[in-house]
Amino acid sequence: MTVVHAAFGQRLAEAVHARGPLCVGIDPHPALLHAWGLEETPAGLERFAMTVLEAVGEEVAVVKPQSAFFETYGSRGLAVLERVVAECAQTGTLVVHDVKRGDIGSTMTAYATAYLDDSSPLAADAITVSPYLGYGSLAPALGIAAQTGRGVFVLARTSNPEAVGLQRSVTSEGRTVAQSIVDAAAESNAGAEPMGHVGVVTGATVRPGELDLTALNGPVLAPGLGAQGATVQGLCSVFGGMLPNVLPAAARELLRHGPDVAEIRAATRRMRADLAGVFGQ
Ligand SMILES: O=C(O)c1cc(=O)[nH]c(=O)n1[C@@H]1O[C@H](COP(=O)(O)O)[C@@H](O)[C@H]1O
Repeated sequence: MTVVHAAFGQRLAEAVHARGPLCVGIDPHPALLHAWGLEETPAGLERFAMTVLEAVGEEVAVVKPQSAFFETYGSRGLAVLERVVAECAQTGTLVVHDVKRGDIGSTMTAYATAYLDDSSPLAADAITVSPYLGYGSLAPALGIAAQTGRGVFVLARTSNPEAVGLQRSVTSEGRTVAQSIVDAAAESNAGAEPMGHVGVVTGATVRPGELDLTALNGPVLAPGLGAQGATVQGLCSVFGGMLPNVLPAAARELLRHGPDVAEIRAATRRMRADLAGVFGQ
């Protein structure tokens, strides 16, 4: 393992400064492949992913391929995911692999090696992880990410309606489960500048004021724009003063404009402009 990159917080801040905070999800749903006139094959998958990158690769700071849609095609799907990583390295676009991994510590080391170590062809700039086995079980991922200049985004308060019962339940310490994850991430990021490498995932769909993110000192990945009902304007009330740390994410809302590259790009630019109005960039 070698250190080849600057710290993730630094790289992310620079990318967002240059291109704005929008994160485009690369989610090759079967329905989208059909709508784009593509077959549900590795070749169709590759065409889809490369079209998205052609449209937005130089437009946005971050893309987030949803691993499940690539894994569906087995090793050939993973080869496409590797190509996404390689292409993004050419355009300076950060890649967050949406893999939502989480396991006991020793297994977590293997996941972290697969997605965050320089030796892996799948290594992205960051991954999503699930803290259901306990925040501490994620330590290998946090450690390898820190050593290699990469990041992790820990699920805290997800956008799906089923999340409420678990994530809003109150722990013996009197905080919600979601808040306890945010607080643990804040501890991991303490003292880092301009921010730490441990982000949290909080749906753009959540109620305003549900989480206190003020001590996080890390990025907030906020999926849910468009297809799940969240709006650019609503980000202000949900995230308030934490907006500068937020990476709003949209997949279907932008991908439905395909397969025409110019139309996907135009929709992305419109969303970027709307976000700039709200973020004041
Ligand atoms: O980790 C994520 O990215 C994620 C967390 C969450 O709380 N909600 C959520 O929708 N996501 C992912 O974000 C994407 C949302 O896609 P769209 O609803 O099409 O914009 C999907 O790939 C989801 O798996």
